[in-house]
Amino acid sequence: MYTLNEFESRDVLDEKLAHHIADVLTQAVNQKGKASMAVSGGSTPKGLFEKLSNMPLPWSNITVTLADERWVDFESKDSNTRLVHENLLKDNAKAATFFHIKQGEKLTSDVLATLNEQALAQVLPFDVLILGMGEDGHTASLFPCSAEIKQGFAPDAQPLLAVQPATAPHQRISFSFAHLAQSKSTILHICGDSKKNVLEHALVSDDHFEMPIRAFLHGDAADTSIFWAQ
Ligand SMILES: O=C1O[C@H](COP(=O)(O)O)[C@@H](O)[C@H](O)[C@H]1O
Repeated sequence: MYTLNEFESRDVLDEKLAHHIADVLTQAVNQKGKASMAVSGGSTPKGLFEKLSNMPLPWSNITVTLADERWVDFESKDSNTRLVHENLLKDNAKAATFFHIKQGEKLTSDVLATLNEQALAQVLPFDVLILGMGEDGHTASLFPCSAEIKQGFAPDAQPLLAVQPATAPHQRISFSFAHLAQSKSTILHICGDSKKNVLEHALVSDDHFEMPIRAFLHGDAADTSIFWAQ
């Protein structure tokens, strides 16, 4: 299921989305004393992160993590962790806890097992999930071109899996669909005409192995609010 919210500019979208996220996180902290949020990387969320970082939220009770990460060092320009630290975890949001899904040098099965245990104890299920979408319809690092795509959609999947995309750089780590779909509030944040075209293509069929984002748009597994601006 989905609802589509369109905005006249990226700045207006970022402002509205930041307030929407703030409301959900505040409500979660009021109800259970803590909240968790998984954000996406890439180029789209920078402006949103800037707005969120200035909001007066109970950040010390909020844990932030990533829906997916490229297995690169923090110093790399492709590190989603670095993007989040430089653009979100500053000002008021500096008080938040960050759960690192990229830990250590190699993504071994032992590292994955430890991360899965920690994710279950510290962040899952997410109160807020902010997804992005690639031109190929990938979301998080559930890539249609990867050998691991079936594993990413297995109903009994572990929280995290290693992914090697055939058409994008870097080994990845990604939350699986089974765990992403349990998020209380799911947002798809996309901008520009080309992403709108990809979205329209995603809406015409429910084959999520061809376009993984479809799993968040069709059927009852997720209820996704799409935020789009030119
Ligand atoms: O590789 C990734 O790409 C997607 C989309 O990124 P964008 O630059 O087109 O906004 C992103 O959602 C994902 O987190 C990232 O690892």
